[in-house]
Amino acid sequence: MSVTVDRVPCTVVTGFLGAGKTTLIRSLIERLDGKRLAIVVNEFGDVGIDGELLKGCGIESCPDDNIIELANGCICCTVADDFVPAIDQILAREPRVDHILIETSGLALPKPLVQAFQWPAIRARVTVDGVVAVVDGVALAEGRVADDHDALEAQREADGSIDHDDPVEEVFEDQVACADLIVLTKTDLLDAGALGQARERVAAHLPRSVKIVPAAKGSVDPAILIGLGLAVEEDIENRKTHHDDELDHDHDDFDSFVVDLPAVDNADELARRISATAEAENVLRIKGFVDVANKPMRLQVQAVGSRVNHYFDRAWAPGETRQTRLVVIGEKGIDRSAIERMLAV
Ligand SMILES: Nc1nc2c(ncn2[C@@H]2O[C@H](COP(=O)(O)OP(=O)(O)OP(=O)(O)O)[C@@H](O)[C@H]2O)c(=O)[nH]1
Repeated sequence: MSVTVDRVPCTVVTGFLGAGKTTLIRSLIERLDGKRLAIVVNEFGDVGIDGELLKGCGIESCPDDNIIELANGCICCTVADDFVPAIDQILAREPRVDHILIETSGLALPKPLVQAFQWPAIRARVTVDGVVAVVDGVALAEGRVADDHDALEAQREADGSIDHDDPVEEVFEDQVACADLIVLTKTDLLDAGALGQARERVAAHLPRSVKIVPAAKGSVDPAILIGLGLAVEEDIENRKTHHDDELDHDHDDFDSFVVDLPAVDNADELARRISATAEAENVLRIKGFVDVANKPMRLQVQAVGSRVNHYFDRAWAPGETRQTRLVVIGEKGIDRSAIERMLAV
């Protein structure tokens, strides 16, 4: 007699740098209160910011121990070394976890990650419930992450292909190509025209019929995101991406480094500097925590392109080292010393 063990469902949340993955997951944790969750958070840079933002949410069914950070690399490239042991660790938890959420890095390709769920040791115990691709409504409306639909069509007609060498575009397209659901974020910043344009641009990249769900500040009904029951690991080979023929892929199209700065006197002034630097040096993403002199609270800074958000997120803890550390991510060749100089002024 064979015994069937229920597999733990796992939702993969993918999406380009700064699209709103952490914001969506944070909101989901709150809405799923009562379900025992485990979260795997992956970052491209070697400083974990997102894990820190998800921890301390104070929700009993998602204790800090159930949030596993895999920084320093993309989960798609470190599957055997990092990801499989993380899943083992989660599955060993008592009481049993009801659902696993994975936030991939903004540069990760979801396909190799989902393929890891075909490994016998994982397949027997976990299944991919669905792949959710988070897309940045503002960046789409401004034409920053996806080619213009008409230009795409013109290119298709001209040479019959949609291949191109823009690494940002390729990562975006690979993420969207694997999606079972698209969450279009930042709708609070879009008027009806811009929202329509953003929708159109993402729809132009969808190879299959996939629902696009608009979201402001991560607010999406969990029933839409969770419980899709799609066993994506069985279908993933059918999802065509730019990197299908590569046995291994690295991320040498992108660069990341950390900038340490002294305490700052004025948060708004730092935000202006960050925005100007991102604009001038073509930076894709800056995020981190800041020591503002004479303030008891830690400042969180988030820049997506040149759009900067900053706010005091919590008090510095007793004994915690107050420091200003910013993670900078851009395409290969961004000028590190120019960026360091501009941020430090
Ligand atoms: N106004 C607004 N801001 C948003 C929304 N979603 C995310 N943001 C902001 O966009 C920035 C990036 O959001 P994150 O949730 O950190 O994005 P991410 O995809 O996790 O970023 P990476 O992990 O670095 O790739 C933050 O400043 C968020 O507050 C939204 O719906 N509306």
